[in-house]
Amino acid sequence: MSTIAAAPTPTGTAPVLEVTDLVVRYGRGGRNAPAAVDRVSLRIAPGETVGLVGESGSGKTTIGKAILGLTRVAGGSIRYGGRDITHAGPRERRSLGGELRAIFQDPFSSLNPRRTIGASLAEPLRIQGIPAGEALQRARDMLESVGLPAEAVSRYPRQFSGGQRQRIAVARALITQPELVICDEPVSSLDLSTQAQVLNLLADLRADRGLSYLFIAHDIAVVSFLAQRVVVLYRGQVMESGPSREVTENPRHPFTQALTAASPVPRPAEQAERRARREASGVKPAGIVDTAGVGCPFANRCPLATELCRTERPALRALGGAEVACHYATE
Ligand SMILES: Nc1ncnc2c1ncn2[C@@H]1O[C@H](COP(=O)(O)OP(=O)(O)OP(=O)(O)O)[C@@H](O)[C@H]1O
Repeated sequence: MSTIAAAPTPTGTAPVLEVTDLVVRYGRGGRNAPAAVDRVSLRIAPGETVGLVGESGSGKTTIGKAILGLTRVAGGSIRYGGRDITHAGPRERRSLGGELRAIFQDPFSSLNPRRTIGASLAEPLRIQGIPAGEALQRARDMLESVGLPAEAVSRYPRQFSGGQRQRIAVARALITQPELVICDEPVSSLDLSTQAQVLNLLADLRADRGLSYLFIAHDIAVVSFLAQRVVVLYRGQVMESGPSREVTENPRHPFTQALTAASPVPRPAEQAERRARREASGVKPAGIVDTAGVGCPFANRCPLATELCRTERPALRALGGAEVACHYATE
């Protein structure tokens, strides 16, 4: 299967992050070990959010970890602000200052339950040599900018709800004024209304601070809420990439279509628009298509089958026999 590179950033804009042909392998076997990430390329422009979407195990977190220097890179390159950081060790990464930070799904993993919120937030500043008093004041200010009271500095993570803890994790990631934040499933563990609050917070902070995000999630609806561009990943490879609206409204690749079909549409207006478009096209959902080996039973009749399934069969095979709802097959 060929690897499709993410679309370039707008002309003339130097990317904040440039990942080229990234390969990550786990386990023994060296070059023969299977690739969890296989020749993935993507670019993020200043102030841009790129969404990385794919099902569980597709390699999203591994890409985030490789960018953060948390896993070994077997091939390709990672450039950040023009610097090659592909194999940069912790010291070299520290010299990047506060520019590259992360927010993870479980805020407990980044917040020490035995330390006060103030101590956790001040820590990255203290590492930069900022005096304790100033670091604590910045922690207070940062808490207020994520909608929490300044006095939260003296409390512990267990005293906050899941949504509040994720706000604290956002505050901790942003306190060093990063240029780029890797957001790995930052709202997946939250209920719907709290998800919306945290997504809106991330959008507001991006607008205020000119931040760039790599926003990782399995739900394409969540990703497209924030991202200007989306990269769709399957089994470590890029299946499709492009502007969010284009990818979600006219997904070219069968796997993206499956992801879009499976994704709840949180905005009723968009849902109605999608339904109207489908009805106007005269193409009706025909139910479930089993892609296990035998191929699509609608292959002779479906416009998608003739245009895409035949030319992109490896991708259909890659669905590994999963049953997907096909919205293109005619009855
Ligand atoms: N430390 C590890 N050792 C061995 N294999 C790993 C390791 N971490 C991840 N993998 C494997 O690499 C592949 C990609 O995993 P990864 O966690 O990047 O996927 P993901 O898309 O982020 O999944 P999820 O949405 O479930 O977090 C999977 O097959 C996974 O089992």
